[in-house]
Amino acid sequence: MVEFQFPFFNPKSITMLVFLFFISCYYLWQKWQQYKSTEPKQAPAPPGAWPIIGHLHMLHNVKLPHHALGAMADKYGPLFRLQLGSRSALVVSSWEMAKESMCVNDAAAASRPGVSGTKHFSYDFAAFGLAPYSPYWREIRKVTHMELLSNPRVDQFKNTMFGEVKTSLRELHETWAAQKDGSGQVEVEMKRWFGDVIVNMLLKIIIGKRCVGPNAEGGEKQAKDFQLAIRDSFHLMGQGLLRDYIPLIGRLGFNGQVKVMENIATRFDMVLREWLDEHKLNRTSSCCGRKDGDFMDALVSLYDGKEIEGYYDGDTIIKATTLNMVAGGTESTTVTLTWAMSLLINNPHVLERAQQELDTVVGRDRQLKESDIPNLVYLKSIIKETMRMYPAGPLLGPREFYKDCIVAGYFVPKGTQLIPNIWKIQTDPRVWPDPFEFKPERFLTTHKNVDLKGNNFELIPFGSGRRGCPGLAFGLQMVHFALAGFLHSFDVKNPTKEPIDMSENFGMANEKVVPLNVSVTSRLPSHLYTIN
Ligand code: HEM
Repeated sequence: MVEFQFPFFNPKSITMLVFLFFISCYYLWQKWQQYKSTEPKQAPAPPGAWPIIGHLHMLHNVKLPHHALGAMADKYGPLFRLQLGSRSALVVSSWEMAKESMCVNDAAAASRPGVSGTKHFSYDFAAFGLAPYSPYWREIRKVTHMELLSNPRVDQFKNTMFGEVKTSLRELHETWAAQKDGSGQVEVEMKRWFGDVIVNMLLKIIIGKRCVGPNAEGGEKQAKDFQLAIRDSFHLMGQGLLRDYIPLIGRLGFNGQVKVMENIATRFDMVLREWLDEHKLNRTSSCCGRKDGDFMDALVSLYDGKEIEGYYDGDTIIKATTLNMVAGGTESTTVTLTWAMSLLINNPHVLERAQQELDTVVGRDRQLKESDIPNLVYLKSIIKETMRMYPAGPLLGPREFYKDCIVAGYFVPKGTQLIPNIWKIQTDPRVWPDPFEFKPERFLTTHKNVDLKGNNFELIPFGSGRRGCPGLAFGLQMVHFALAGFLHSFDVKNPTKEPIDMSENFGMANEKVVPLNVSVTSRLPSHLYTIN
């Protein structure tokens, strides 16, 4: 009988099969290598990422993220990637990388992430400063530019703004006269004082009335509530919520912080609703140098009873845009003024030089005028140096790439968050010798060509590109008026022998932790404070 033999079970066939197997493996391995070499490479990520949470544990319990990320940049370089739970982030820490990501890739990096803070504090993204990149964002940004923030508008408002500063200085002089001690001094908390001056300037132009202080034209309680809600919202936004990075946390019902956010949003809405009702009822005929009323009046004329199709109804647009302007303009300017004054007290030679400049340009026998500001070059360099060392937003606003792009040769997928560490960039010793020393004169000598407009990436406290701050001219005008007015009108001293505590409290704005108490003495003849 012929025995049937299965053809593969002989030594020859087995050798053949093994040979074929190895050939196929080699072929596949080569294909894989080819594929890998064409796949775009992403920026390097620090080691130590954990499953699910990624690098989040490295930022847990960190008090000042800009310092922690700065220390990481020293180790891993000026461009690195972090996995923050389910979200990816690109951290940039040199001016070259900031230029690559925010100028070369300006269009791609022009969105904002949809996280709890940006959603709840913006009427569901109707406040354009927190909205994703979209035709809606473009339209409202254009409207605010035309109605409020353009250079001609800022010029138009300067008398009104300056008038508000003068009223605040008069009020402070009255307090000083009534409460000064035996040595002719009165103690003032400057964070609060600057906060009130700024809110009065802003509200006068946005809703048409001064709201805080003895000469308030009404609405003081709402304005104060609003100020507090702004502070709370900036603080929460800076912290971020874990549920935005690990969505499971939200699904499991851990939503305590969201409730806090909703509560703040309700506080905003109560005040905005009242302001809107007032504006619908009484349209101001002229205000702040413009014939068609204040900024909210302008929004009411544009959007009352209308909608932007596919986006929001008129009331939501008006409230959200007003909120955006008041919130955007309050914290950044107030923290800048508070840091400037703290730095001046800790550096008395700079304070003395600033007041000498005021005496030379203005003198002590007349009031400061807004037309003096362009001549106060040293004072303006004090503000630049303050913004370099203590930028109001050390990590700028929250940014997101809304399309794939290449940054410095690395592939950045759509949806990646962009974190420009401008505190690190602005203290880079390659660009700024003695980066932690307060030297305003550098802006009159070695760095005199560096401006704040977002073109010199070594100094970008207002950000840069499409999402850069639209309130630059408006904000600088408020800051220059308030600081120049105060330093011209009052002498100021540290009431203790201890240097001013410079601890920072991280939020979306870089707040000073400890209040700034200073001793103030009148500097001008009394009658000058009463002239309007
Ligand atoms: C010292 C004053 C100010 C500083 C330092 C400052 C800083 C900033 C920064 C860092 C950003 C984020 C930029 C980015 O992501 O690249 C920003 C955005 C913004 N700022 Fe300012 N700002 C100031 C004053 C103002 C004022 C006075 C207003 C309005 C009245 C304003 C309204 C806004 C708005 C609406 C945005 C968002 C823009 C957008 O997303 O399209 N800011 N600001």
